[in-house]
Amino acid sequence: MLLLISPDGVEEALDCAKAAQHLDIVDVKKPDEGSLGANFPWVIREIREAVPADKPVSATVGDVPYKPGTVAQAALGAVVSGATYIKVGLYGCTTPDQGIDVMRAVVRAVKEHNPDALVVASGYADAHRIGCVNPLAVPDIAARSGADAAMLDTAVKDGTRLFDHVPPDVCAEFVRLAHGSGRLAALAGSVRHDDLGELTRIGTDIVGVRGAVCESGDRNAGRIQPHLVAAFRAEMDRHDRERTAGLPAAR
Ligand SMILES: O=C[C@H](O)COP(=O)(O)O
Repeated sequence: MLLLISPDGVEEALDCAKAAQHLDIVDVKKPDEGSLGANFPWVIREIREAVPADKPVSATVGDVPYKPGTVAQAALGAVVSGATYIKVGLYGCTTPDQGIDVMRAVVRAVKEHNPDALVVASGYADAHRIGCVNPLAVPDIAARSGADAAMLDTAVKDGTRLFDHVPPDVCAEFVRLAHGSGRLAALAGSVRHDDLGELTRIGTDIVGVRGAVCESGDRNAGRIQPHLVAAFRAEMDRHDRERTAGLPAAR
């Protein structure tokens, strides 16, 4: 399982760089603009320059409306700025067809600029609270649009977590659907150490975190701490080892 960490700017990205050996992807976002809030192009560029070259930089394009042209142009901005994972939060898409329209436009805009960049279609585990497309529709949206990964995060960061909205067995179905069409499956949403056993068991490819590696577990007031990134990684590795050894998942 890969570890994606979301700093909110250059300063926190430098803290991620200090823990670079413990993480796999640095994900640029602007949490005060939403769960998948988009940051400025120059911040993506500065973060790309600040983190080791072998660590991919991801950028969120926002909690986007159903406006394929607008979103495609934003996605192009992210890839031109140096991101090689482009994440789109399908916040304003109420049907799978709308999600496919948006993601097809994004895939074209991104891949015409950099065919190796990966496009991530993200839905929301708490979709019922915001009226957007159902979480289990996201893998098919990713497959039919040519995106590389299907993801879930939570839209409302109020302390509720991924598994509060989409229980582990439904997340397992999400992962199965994504893998069935050859996509990666990424899961996030106030994930904590306690969730890593289940996330490992169900075969998640990428886990995204912020709050769990911020001081006091506070994704807003707290700052990312390199030692918390290292501790989170150690816990992931422990679960991976146990899974490989065929032991029952520890909590
Ligand atoms: O993409 C991952 C998100 O930034 C997760 O943030 P969170 O762990 O605070 O919910």
